[in-house]
Amino acid sequence: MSMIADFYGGKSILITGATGFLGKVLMEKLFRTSPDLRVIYILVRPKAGQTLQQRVFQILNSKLFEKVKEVCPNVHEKIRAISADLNQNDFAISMQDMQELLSYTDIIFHCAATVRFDDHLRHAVQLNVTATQQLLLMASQMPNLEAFIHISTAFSNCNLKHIDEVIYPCPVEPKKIIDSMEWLDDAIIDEITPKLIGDRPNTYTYTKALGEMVVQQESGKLNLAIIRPSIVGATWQEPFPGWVDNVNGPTGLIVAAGKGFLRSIRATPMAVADLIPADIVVNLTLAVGWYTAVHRPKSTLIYHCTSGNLNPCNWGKMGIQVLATFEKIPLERAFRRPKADFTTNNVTTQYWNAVSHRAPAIIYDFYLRLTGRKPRMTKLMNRLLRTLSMLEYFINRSWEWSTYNTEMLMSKLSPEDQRVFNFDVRQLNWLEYIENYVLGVKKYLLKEDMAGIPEAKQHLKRLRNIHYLFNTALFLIAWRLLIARSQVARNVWFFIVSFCYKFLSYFRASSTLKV
Ligand SMILES: CCCCCCCCCCCCCCCCCCCCCC(=O)SCCNC(=O)CCNC(=O)[C@H](O)C(C)(C)COP(=O)(O)OP(=O)(O)OC[C@H]1O[C@@H](n2cnc3c(N)ncnc32)[C@H](O)[C@@H]1OP(=O)(O)O
Ligand SMILES: NC(=O)C1=CN([C@@H]2O[C@H](COP(=O)(O)OP(=O)(O)OC[C@H]3O[C@@H](n4cnc5c(N)ncnc54)[C@H](OP(=O)(O)O)[C@@H]3O)[C@@H](O)[C@H]2O)C=CC1
Repeated sequence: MSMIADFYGGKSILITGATGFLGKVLMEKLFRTSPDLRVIYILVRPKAGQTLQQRVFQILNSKLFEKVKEVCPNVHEKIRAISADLNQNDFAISMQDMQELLSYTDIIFHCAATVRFDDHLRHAVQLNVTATQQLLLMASQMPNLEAFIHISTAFSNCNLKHIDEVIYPCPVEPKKIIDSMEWLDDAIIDEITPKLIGDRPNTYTYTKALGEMVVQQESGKLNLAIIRPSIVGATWQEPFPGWVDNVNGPTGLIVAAGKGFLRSIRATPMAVADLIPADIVVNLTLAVGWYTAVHRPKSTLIYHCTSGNLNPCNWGKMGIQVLATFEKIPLERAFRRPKADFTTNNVTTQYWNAVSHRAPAIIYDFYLRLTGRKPRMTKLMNRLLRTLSMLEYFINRSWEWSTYNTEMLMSKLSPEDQRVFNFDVRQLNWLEYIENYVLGVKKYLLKEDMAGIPEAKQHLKRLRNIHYLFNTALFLIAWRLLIARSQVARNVWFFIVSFCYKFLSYFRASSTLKV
């Protein structure tokens, strides 16, 4: 019997960010392993023309929840969507809903955040800091609350090289930042943002660090824990390998590489690719929820959910495996054949961007214009290059995260819990994982049919032939221009032609003699 699964039985659990990538995997695992839980409250906002109910319906009817429906057929009744916007005061939750949440919640998993790197500081502070503060305030009014689990990021202190499972204070107090966001106008915020974020690369990592400070400062009598995952990737094993449904982190680059848009990247091949599968993060999160509630550690424990120190993989190895998988299982309608040039040099990066990215986009747009269609490739390529520039910070450095608390927790689990809530990244085989990841991108994110693989392979062959033809034509044109202008080139050309002619004459003569 799993103690952790048993613990969540009969519980009322509040999840923020349940419609996000990690939140969905968390919800799925909870329902699958503890189908007898009382209710999961999720804070949801209407989005993209969909009502709350439509959003929940879509999630529960997705492929991810197929197994849940077998073990928990009444899952629809156990999920209670509460209309909320974390950008608003009191999250714009109705009095009645708020009363219900305050009275019944036993555990909180706070996953909601803005994960955009370039978000305006005001918005990032609102969601990643102020909302966390408000949720903690709400939590302090919940008489039954047993644990509050805050999801942060391993990169909240990415300005350091070695990171321990402790909170590193930022120079300016979060409360001062929250207050100042209320009265400073956007122009001034823009001006002070670089000074505030200091040696961090973006507002995301900075506000996640502030969020951790808030958790520490507002802890009061609450039973808290913080989880810091590194780069969350597709699922490893559960509910099935390779599940992913958004383009954040490496996923977008895998798509761009498979479709042939992205063919070179400024990345350090030997830098550690600290990826962590979403199901490992979720298993650790649930184990932490149980441990925090049952064992009530004296202080707020921080758990690093990273792979680099236990089972390292690097970007070079990952790139090679991604490409090898695309050889076997290509994506449909690729723009060019997948290729991966890693470079660390600025000049080479500019060269590859011009030759491999911008030039083909311009040529393709020219072709679209000629055929009466709207050009779009240059715009798409510019957005991709902009995204790349934001991710580059993370693929040209390595970090060391200590994992004492995570390892301590592993040792506290029963053998059954170690199996059901496995977060031991040492057991992960990277090559197999990456192959499943790429396959998952194709199946679950792009929704491509496996039956289309032969056609996709044919398409790549056609692209290869076009490539050869184009290069040959380019070479001949260049050569023709050269011999028109240079005597040396002309001499070389005549020498090659006469050599070939003599060679052919000799063969013709020797074959006539044999007859
Ligand atoms: C050479 C070949 C290589 C081959 C093989 C490849 C092998 C593998 C090598 C892999 C190296 C991996 C490095 C990972 C490092 C991650 C570090 C994470 C560390 C922290 C982790 C965390 O703790 S937290 C989660 C991370 N948080 C994000 O990851 C959000 C990022 N994102 C944004 O901050 C906004 O997105 C941003 C970009 C501002 C645009 O913003 P924007 O306003 O211009 O526009 P949008 O957001 O609407 O996106 C505009 C279009 O970019 C598309 N796109 C969005 N993300 C994309 C993405 N990652 N890759 C591609 N494409 C992406 C999107 O699909 C749209 O495409 P479309 O236009 O066609 O619809
Ligand atoms: N993905 C990664 O690589 C990593 C993620 N993390 C952390 O994990 C957590 C989850 O990330 P992930 O699932 O990837 O992120 P997603 O962007 O997929 O999900 C974010 C969630 O937050 C919700 N949210 C955002 N704004 C609001 C709002 N104003 N009101 C209500 N809900 C809101 C979103 O709701 P909606 O659907 O309505 O937009 C969504 O459910 C975050 O705290 C992140 O910092 C940490 C390390 C790495």
